[in-house]
Amino acid sequence: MYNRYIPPPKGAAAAGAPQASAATPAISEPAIAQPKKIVFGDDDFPMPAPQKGKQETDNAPARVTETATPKKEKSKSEAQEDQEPQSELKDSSSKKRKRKSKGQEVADDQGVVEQDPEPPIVNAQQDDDTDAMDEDTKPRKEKKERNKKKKIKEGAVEADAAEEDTDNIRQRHKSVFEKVGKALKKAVDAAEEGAEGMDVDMDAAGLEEVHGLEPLPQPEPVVFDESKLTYETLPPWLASPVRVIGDTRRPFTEFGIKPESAKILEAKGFKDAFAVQTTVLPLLIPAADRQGDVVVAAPTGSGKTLAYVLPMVQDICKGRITKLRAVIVLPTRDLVQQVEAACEACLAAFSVQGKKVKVGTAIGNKAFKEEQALLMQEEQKYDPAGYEKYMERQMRFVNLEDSDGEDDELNLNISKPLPHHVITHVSKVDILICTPGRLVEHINKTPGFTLDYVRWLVVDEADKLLAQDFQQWLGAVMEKLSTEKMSARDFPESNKSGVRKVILSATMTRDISLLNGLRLSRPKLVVLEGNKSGEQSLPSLLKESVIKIRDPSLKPLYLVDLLNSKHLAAINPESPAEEDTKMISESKATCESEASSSSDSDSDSSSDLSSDSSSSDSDEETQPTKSKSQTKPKSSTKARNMDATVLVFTKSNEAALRLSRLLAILEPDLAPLIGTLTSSTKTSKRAQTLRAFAQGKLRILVASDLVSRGIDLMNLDHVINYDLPISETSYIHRVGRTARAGRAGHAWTMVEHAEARRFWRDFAGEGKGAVTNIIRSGTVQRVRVGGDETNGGKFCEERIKLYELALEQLRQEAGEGRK
Ligand SMILES: Nc1ncnc2c1ncn2[C@@H]1O[C@H](COP(=O)(O)OP(=O)(O)OP(=O)(O)O)[C@@H](O)[C@H]1O
Repeated sequence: MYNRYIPPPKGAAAAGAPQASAATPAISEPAIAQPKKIVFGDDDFPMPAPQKGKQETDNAPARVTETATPKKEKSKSEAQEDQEPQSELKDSSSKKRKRKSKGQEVADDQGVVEQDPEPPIVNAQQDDDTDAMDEDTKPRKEKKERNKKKKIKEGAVEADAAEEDTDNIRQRHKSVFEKVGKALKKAVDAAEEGAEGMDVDMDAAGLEEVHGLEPLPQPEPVVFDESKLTYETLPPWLASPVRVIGDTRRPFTEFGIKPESAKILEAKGFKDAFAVQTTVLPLLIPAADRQGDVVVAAPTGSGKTLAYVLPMVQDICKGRITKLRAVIVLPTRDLVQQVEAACEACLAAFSVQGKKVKVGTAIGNKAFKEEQALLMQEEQKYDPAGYEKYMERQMRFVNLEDSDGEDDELNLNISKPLPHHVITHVSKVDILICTPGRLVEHINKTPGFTLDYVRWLVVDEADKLLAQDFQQWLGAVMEKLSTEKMSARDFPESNKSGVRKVILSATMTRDISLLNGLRLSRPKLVVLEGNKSGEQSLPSLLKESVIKIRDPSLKPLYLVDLLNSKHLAAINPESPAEEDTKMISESKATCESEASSSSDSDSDSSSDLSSDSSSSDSDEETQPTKSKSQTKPKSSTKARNMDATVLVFTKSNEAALRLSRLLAILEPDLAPLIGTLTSSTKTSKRAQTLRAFAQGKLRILVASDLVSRGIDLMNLDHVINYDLPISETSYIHRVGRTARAGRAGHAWTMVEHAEARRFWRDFAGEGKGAVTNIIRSGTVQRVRVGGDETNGGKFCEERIKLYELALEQLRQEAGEGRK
């Protein structure tokens, strides 16, 4: 039943609003349904199948399939059953909605609104009340009821009249109703479809015909671009890289290197050119038809250093005068020293052909003045006119204050020419290997230091150097390299002139904005065959394992057990390390190992438990390993014979120092074999430690990330990530300290429960949402190490007690150290 609509008095619009809105839902529904374009279906967000389901699919044997099918059917029918009541509900609700819409069609068109009838409960209540009334109130009540009945009768007559009117109106506007009804039906259907996540074409829904109900403007649908960055989206030189093919090795003589030089190279251990060298050498060895910059993205240990040092030295030795011709920039002092050694090897090979190329370093390990004196030298030249000008200049500035004491001193020392002479500065080196900060200092402060003659610029570990622009080194260097002196940068064996830039890293950036800073000229990118943009390969002979740390509070004990396990065997037995150098006496170690000084103090710690590894050789990857330290009592503090070499990475300098000391306390017979490498250690001490390690006197190095990049430790068998690396890049560099130069190696990562997801997703590239760009030849293996297998993999009470004592000792030592 519909009552005629009486417009609300002015000012009562707000009160009327709810009624109006209540009357419009069927009409407003299409407008609500429109934004469904940004309701994403399964195609927009492809959800991986639940892990359990995936495992079932992956692992299910064939026989399981038979039983699985009926189950599927059953579940399908169950699902249908589940759905049926819902569809019934849906049908009835849509019917209701349609009914309501129909009613509203009329209501809206006629300007009437639906109102609820009087609630009958009011009368019931009144009846109850009547029973409780006094006798004298009855006549009044009867009169009231009579009036009421009369009113209802009148109302019914009115309602009949209204219905009659309505029928007339309905008749008159039948065609209009039908039209609107059709449009609304379509819109309702569309809204229902929309609710199911399907696209609705609002035009097709015929909404234009519903006058005055234009759909509200909606935001543009969000388009998710799931396409991966490919070479096609990069500049052509990045899009079509030069490919390094597999494990190709070819004699150096094939690259224009004379046989006598090749012989010397062979004597130095470089028999044939490695794959990356076979690709890069032809691009870099100067020739008339070749000039252009080279960007190399090749795995750790693939021989990138020799790939640029060789052609550079070969080119520079063609000259006669010593001028600064090449600058090699590296992020750490240790790397500078390592590349210096590679240069020396090549110098020996090419000195037979031409001038003796001189190499200098600038790393800030000496006083600045001392370093200046090693790089530059003053020469007094007879030049009376020049001397006069110099004196005039001196007179002009003599009274001016100068605030920089060091420069002042420098000027006093090196700026006084002999009478009628002028001072010129000449470079003492052809190749400068340096850290970026120190290079900038020389550019700014060293008199006569110039890059005017430089024709080689090498940026090794480029992603790091470009991302962290130490002292804005790149801008300073580029500015100096852009000045052009006539023929200063001519290549003797080429008709080309300019600076050749060689940019290298195992994790090379594809960030064009970073690479742009290098102002590369006709560059070529060299990548490993099969690698796509952004992918980084691990060495092919690298094996990776993960150890689950079940009790993080006892993590050092897991490390001890791993070090004592048979898993840590020597991998490359042809290692030149001599047996006698491995067995070192404690006293000798005291002099040569960083860890030795601390090991003396706990040498009488005889109560530690040890064990012989009695576990069988079989099933190494799954069985808990019984470590030597669990059963064999320690009777001596002498250095143990350890075949394998191990590098342990921690998250910080402090963590490295603490862990190496803790290891020494827990395993006194390992103490003389442990060294520590941190950025807080003196450079000379670090060099000493690296030397001792190369000689086999140290077998275990505990390090911070300082040595994760570039460091080439001869015959390193194992890398242990004691702490998880901070990034994929860091993981690649850390584990790349082993399996170098075609040798095999093993990387271990100790993963606590809270870190497991990150490790498998970001580093191992397995599991839900795996995001790694690391390309590996195998898969990461789970290995169980730590604890006592007879005790459910737990550590026995006695070991825990000893560990707590070791921690206490460490605490005391730290306390004493602070005093
Ligand atoms: N042609 C060769 N023959 C034998 N050994 C080589 C040859 N080229 C390089 N090597 C050796 O391979 C090892 C790794 O070389 P290098 O340090 O240049 O690797 P890299 O690619 O620069 O690694 P990273 O990215 O970790 O710095 C070094 O010990 C080096 O002496």
